Amino acid sequence: MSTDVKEYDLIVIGAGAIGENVADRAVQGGLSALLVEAELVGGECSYWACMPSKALLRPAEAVHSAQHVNGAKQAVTGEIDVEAVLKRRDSFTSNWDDSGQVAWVKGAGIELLRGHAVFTGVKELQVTTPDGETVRLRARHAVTASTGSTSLLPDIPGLADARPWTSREATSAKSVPARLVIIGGGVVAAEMATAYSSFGTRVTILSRSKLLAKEEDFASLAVTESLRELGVDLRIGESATEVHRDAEGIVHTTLRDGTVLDSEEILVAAGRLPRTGDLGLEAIGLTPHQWLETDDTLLVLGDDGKPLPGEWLYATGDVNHRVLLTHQGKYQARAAGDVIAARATGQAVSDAPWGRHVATADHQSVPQVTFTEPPVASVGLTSVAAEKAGYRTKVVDYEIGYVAGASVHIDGYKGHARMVVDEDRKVVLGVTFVGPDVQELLTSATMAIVGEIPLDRLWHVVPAYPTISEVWLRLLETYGRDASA
Ligand SMILES: Cc1cc2nc3c(=O)[nH]c(=O)nc-3n(C[C@H](O)[C@H](O)[C@H](O)COP(=O)(O)OP(=O)(O)OC[C@H]3O[C@@H](n4cnc5c(N)ncnc54)[C@H](O)[C@@H]3O)c2cc1C
Ligand SMILES: NC(=O)c1ccc[n+]([C@@H]2O[C@H](COP(=O)([O-])OP(=O)(O)OC[C@H]3O[C@@H](n4cnc5c(N)ncnc54)[C@H](O)[C@@H]3O)[C@@H](O)[C@H]2O)c1
Repeated sequence: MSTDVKEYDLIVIGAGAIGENVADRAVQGGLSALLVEAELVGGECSYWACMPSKALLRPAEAVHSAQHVNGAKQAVTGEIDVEAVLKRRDSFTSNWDDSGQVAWVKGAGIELLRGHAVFTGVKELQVTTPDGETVRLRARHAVTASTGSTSLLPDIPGLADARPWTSREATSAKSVPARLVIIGGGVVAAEMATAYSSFGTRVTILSRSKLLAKEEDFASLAVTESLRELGVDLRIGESATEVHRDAEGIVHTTLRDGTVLDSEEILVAAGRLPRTGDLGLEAIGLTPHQWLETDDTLLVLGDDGKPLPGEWLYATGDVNHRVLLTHQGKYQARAAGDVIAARATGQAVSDAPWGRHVATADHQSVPQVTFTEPPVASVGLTSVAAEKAGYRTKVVDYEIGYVAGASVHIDGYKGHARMVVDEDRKVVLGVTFVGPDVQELLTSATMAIVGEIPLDRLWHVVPAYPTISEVWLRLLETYGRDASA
């Protein structure tokens, strides 16, 4: 072991999309920063989550669009070329080679150390490198934990021994199974069922709750119907009681009524756990395996609900459990990197709601797209969540297919939009769009919510004709101009 201690202003543990951005902002703010990464620089999103999953989904979406435009559909005569889809997916993951991201890190003036980091004390870490060396580190100002999350394996007898797929295997598979059982009914289950059924895999979903339970009911229903149309065997209110993989490699999944489902693979998509079990949290008075709760400047809170003494530890991205999405984690990273630099250099901190150094939007305006067929794009509060939060609301619904732009886009366009209005302030609290290509509408809804644009001003935001965006005008008309003021 080297006895030297290397010092940096900021040490970031985990070089996923979020850790990279914290370090980048801090360096731009004049600090020295070290990123420590145990696996691939770029993390889950680049290699086993967002990018490969969307690459698996996009070809079927493109075919589906063309098949629903008369004149174009005649040109689509073949089947999905699964091998080509997997090859294209490989190009997005750079064949699981992170040299491109390493080059970006170096170019950004960030130092990189490969290895596994553990806390040894306040602002102190020890890293075990891939060749077994240990390196001691000290942070002059701050440490950020950006260690992400990992798949939760439900406690089902036999499951762990059956070598189940997690989202990692599902997004990086080199061939597709003939049959796939999926445990879970959230975003991963819905997206992977959509992708694999498009490849010809016979998919069964076992979900305890309805699909996409946090979304508006109509969104959950649209995805449920579309998966059924794609041939997915949907068992809602169901889970496995036992799982066993036999000597031939076939997985046998037993259900409550004794039915046994046979499949080549079983995918567990039942939620996430924090990657804090092997981080040495006990050395700094925190509990291993816990999510790292933070305040809005991303400072980690202790059991007393206050930042740790010395205000030196931050947590960004999945590990803080605020929002498990890349774009929202990167938003936190921008706030955290900037506030770490500001605090270290004695500059003013802007930590009032919506200030430069806080992640206020995490509470009120989180956009998410579930890339199913049709996609679900939502931001802010659902009608149920708004009511639960005590708002006096009006819910406005509109069939997107009635919009001229939508009807030109896809023959017989089927889609639905819902806007939830705060009746006291006459501003938008939440919007959900379901329908082909609605994901591109989402930032307009996010702007309306974050900007708290009054409805009577939104009337002056004129959507171009004929685009699907005209759904905004239709939502306002349905709400009523007199009611908007
Ligand atoms: C299948 C799937 C699809 C998804 N699709 C989307 C999507 O389309 N859009 C979206 O916004 N979100 C999506 N998500 C969520 C998104 O992937 C995560 O929110 C995001 O990757 C979190 O980034 P992170 O940097 O916090 O963690 P990670 O990307 O997990 O990075 C953490 C890094 O820390 C490293 N690390 C951990 N512990 C240590 C240690 N002790 N020492 C050194 N290094 C360590 C890990 O090796 C890892 O590289 C998806 C998730 C899944 C599972
Ligand atoms: N497009 C995207 O933005 C995208 C895509 C994939 C994942 N993600 C993110 O990744 C995170 C993880 O996604 P996820 O789908 O794994 O988790 P999730 O929390 O969204 O869903 C988990 C689902 O599994 C069900 N479940 C749990 N235990 C079960 C059991 N024993 N049997 C049957 N069902 C069970 C739950 O009822 C729930 O429906 C999410 O927070 C999501 O935001 C985002």
